[in-house]
Amino acid sequence: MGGAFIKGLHQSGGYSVTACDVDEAVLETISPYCDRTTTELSVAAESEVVVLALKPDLVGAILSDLELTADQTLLSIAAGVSTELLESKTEATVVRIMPNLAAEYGMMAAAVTESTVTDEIRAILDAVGEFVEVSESKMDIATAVNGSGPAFVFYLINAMAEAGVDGGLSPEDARTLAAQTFKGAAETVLQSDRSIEDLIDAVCSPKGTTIEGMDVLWDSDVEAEVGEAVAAAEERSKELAQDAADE
Ligand SMILES: NC(=O)C1=CN([C@@H]2O[C@H](COP(=O)(O)OP(=O)(O)OC[C@H]3O[C@@H](n4cnc5c(N)ncnc54)[C@H](O)[C@@H]3O)[C@@H](O)[C@H]2O)C=CC1
Ligand SMILES: O=C(O)[C@@H]1CCC=N1
Repeated sequence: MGGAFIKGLHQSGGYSVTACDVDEAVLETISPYCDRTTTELSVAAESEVVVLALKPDLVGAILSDLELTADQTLLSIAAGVSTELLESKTEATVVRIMPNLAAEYGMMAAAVTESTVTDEIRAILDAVGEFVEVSESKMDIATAVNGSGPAFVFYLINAMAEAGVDGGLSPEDARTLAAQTFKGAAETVLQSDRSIEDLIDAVCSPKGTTIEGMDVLWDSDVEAEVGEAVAAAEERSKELAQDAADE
């Protein structure tokens, strides 16, 4: 996720980024998109904004080691690690976000904790996509919807593409048509002020093809299953929060 963030920021321009990772191979893949790469964590002392893109179980220990100061901002992307816990480990101003992988293409959907977000962080998030400001208590459900969400959507795109292949399209054509259809449908929802029910209705020509497919979906458990997938991810985010607090 850190690499996606860096690539998105590179594309937008305007930020000087140093990437730090213990893994040289990771740094090699990111080096074309940032000003400097290093394996030395001490470099964090030089940055105005430090983006912590580590696995949740590493965050507490490494944050204590970093010894950031009050004139720095810590931007944490770790699932389940609360603002309160982060603040207990650092002097820096803490801002917790839940980003997603589409940051790489400037199309991230992110949630940020509203009580702590600053204009400096709003500008960074703006550079790589869209964000909403939510209360800390909503971060677990946001994690499930927009953090884990890309995987759920990839799964659905794949299901649509596979159906196209089963119907005789080439895998490449099916992948393009399915993905562009998701992208276009998402853009339509974002640009239009019509309800999603209205938009479905707009595709369903009288006695046409779509209504036949929609009848299958309305009769199925797909909506409930998607809800269960989101609920399972939300539950796991809460568990991660508990694990982090117990450490
Ligand atoms: N993968 C995703 O789509 C998203 C991930 N996140 C959050 O991002 C964080 C990272 O997740 P991923 O990118 O998926 O994991 P990852 O395993 O791909 O990346 C973690 C990176 O941290 C590096 N690392 C490990 N120990 C280190 C140390 N001591 N010093 C410096 N670097 C170190 C690893 O070499 C690795 O490159 C997690 O907290 C996750 O909750 C949030 C939103 C979306
Ligand atoms: O799976 C995870 O834990 C991370 C957080 C949200 C997306 N990926």
